Amino acid sequence: MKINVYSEIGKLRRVLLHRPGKELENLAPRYLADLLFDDIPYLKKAQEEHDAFANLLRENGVEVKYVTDLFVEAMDSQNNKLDFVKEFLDLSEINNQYIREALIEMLTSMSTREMVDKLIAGVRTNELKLKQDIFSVKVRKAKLGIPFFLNPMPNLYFQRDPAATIGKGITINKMRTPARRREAMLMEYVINNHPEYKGTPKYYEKDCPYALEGGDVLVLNKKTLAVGISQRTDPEALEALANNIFHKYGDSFESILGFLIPESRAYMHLDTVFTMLDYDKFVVHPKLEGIIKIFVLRKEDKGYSVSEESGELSEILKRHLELEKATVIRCGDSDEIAAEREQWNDGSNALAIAPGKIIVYDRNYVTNRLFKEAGIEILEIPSSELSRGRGGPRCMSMPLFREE
Ligand SMILES: NC(=[NH2+])NCCC[C@H](N)C(=O)O
Repeated sequence: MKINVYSEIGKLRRVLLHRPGKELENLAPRYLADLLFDDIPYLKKAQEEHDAFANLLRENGVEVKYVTDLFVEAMDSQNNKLDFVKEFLDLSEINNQYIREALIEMLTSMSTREMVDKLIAGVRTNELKLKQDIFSVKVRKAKLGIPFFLNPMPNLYFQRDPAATIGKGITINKMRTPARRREAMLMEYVINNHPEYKGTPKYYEKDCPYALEGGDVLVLNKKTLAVGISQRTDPEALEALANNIFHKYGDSFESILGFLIPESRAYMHLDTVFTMLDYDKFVVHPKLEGIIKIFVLRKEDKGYSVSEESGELSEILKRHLELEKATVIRCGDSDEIAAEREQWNDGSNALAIAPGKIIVYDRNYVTNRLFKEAGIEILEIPSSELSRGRGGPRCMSMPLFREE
């Protein structure tokens, strides 16, 4: 089996990334918010920063896979571009037959590599060869808020979200917003068709009616998952996950801790406020400090039971992970503004590549100093452009294989 993810901290062996490309240059101020961006990253620098991230991973013994490469390998072994493109257009809600035919014509005549790059970058209205006098096309064009027949997918470099590896399986996620919904199709295609990944159990499917995003899923250990119930993830998704993981596929997990987190842009996913650094060390945003409430879905012979617990995060973690102590490091230390600023720039979004060894953004120097003082080894990456998309090292990566 190719997928093995039983913790947040086990030595990382293989990871999935997407190197940002042309899609970032297709952002413009008038529709930034619709595409879940707050600013426009400078592509050249963003790529340099991303390459620094990938190289650092490689230098530390991690094999880096790019989702577009896996997609191309999967597609070339199958050769069914047409079916894929049609499904992509369905999900993009392209119903106008003229636009649809022109897009199919354009995309299927490309090589797989060109096609996938184009799907990610988006197709502007002026790129399609269409007869200029078709009434419905004219109206469709005029009505578009974003001047694209296929919108770009600028959030794809946050590979954590459209799919999530858990144990031996994966969730193919139903993303909350149309801006990200099509992203899950790439990994879904890989899982269905790639010679090496075919057959991986799917613990969630993107056609489920409820939203689930990977930034909300943390594998705390081989028995315990934490899932954020957030702006992006519905409680119903946890029910489906519980049934699939506990019973239908029977992976090793025995409980799912559901964390209620405030629904706001700054805290969109659980991993924007809470990540794991070592067996017994965690970083949290002050919002999760004090008494919090969680829901526990516990595996039973049939189905699962649900209970509520409240207490301090460190107590909850100690109990569920069977730890003697749990050290919780505060993003931004005791300075309220630093906490807000560094959380906004993903100070609490660390990627552990081994127990006690993490990759972080260089800009969050207050939180990073606390990590060092707590004995954590930190590897810093440049972050002035990447952080503009509101995601850090954990958001940008999806582990494929971790040692146990
Ligand atoms: N796992 C994460 N926290 N991902 C952050 C994703 C950021 C992205 N711009 C979004 O709004 O969806």
